[in-house]
Amino acid sequence: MKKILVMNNVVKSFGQGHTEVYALKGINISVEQGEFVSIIGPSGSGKSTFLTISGGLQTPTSGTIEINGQNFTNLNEKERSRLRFKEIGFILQASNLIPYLSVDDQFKLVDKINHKKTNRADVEELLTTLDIYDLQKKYPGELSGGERQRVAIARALYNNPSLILADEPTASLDTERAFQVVDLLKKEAHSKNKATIMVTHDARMIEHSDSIYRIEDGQLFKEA
Ligand SMILES: Nc1ncnc2c1ncn2[C@@H]1O[C@H](COP(=O)(O)OP(=O)(O)OP(=O)(O)O)[C@@H](O)[C@H]1O
Repeated sequence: MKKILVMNNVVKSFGQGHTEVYALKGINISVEQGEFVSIIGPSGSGKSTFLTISGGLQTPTSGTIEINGQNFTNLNEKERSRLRFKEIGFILQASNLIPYLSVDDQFKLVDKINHKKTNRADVEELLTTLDIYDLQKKYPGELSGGERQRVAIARALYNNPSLILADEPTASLDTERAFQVVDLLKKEAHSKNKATIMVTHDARMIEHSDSIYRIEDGQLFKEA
């Protein structure tokens, strides 16, 4: 299977001198096409840093990151953002929807950036699966936290990324919806061959993944 994310000895520190904090202390991981990975770990252990560095939103202090065979660390900011947009679907906690665009227009924006025509069948399938079909004309400010989260998930998947990075994607959802979302992420990985990494503290969700890693104090351990 093709490797989608490879991290070699990734270190990330913040600050300098006696205030320097090591958020990641030499991370090595390889995630393949079709693999659904869960990352668990206590608060402050480095989970968000791991995820944002995997997706090139932050650069490592040392070490290398490859996405789909391309070394992220050697790219300039413009090349990095192009690769990020093409290859990576972010589902972050602050759902980062555009506040002045309706739900429908959030998808159209993705197409505009890609110079593509909107694929209504794909949009409708995602809207239906995530139970947000009736929200198409609404603006993010008119949605609940859980609805915003599901729109953000739909938008990330619509762009057809090879790597999906999800930070607590089930945090604002009730149990039934949380399972639906995890099921969808699993399906994206298994039937659409995407590498999917989910950071979660929800023990009920991790049993759906193919592999489980724990981050503790900036170090990554394989659990299962
Ligand atoms: N921009 C930053 N500047 C300074 N320190 C930071 C920064 N970002 C993270 N850290 C520190 O790095 C460590 C790891 O933080 P990170 O946010 O990755 O943890 P986390 O596991 O995601 O935590 P949580 O579960 O609470 O969200 C923490 O000690 C944090 O204080």
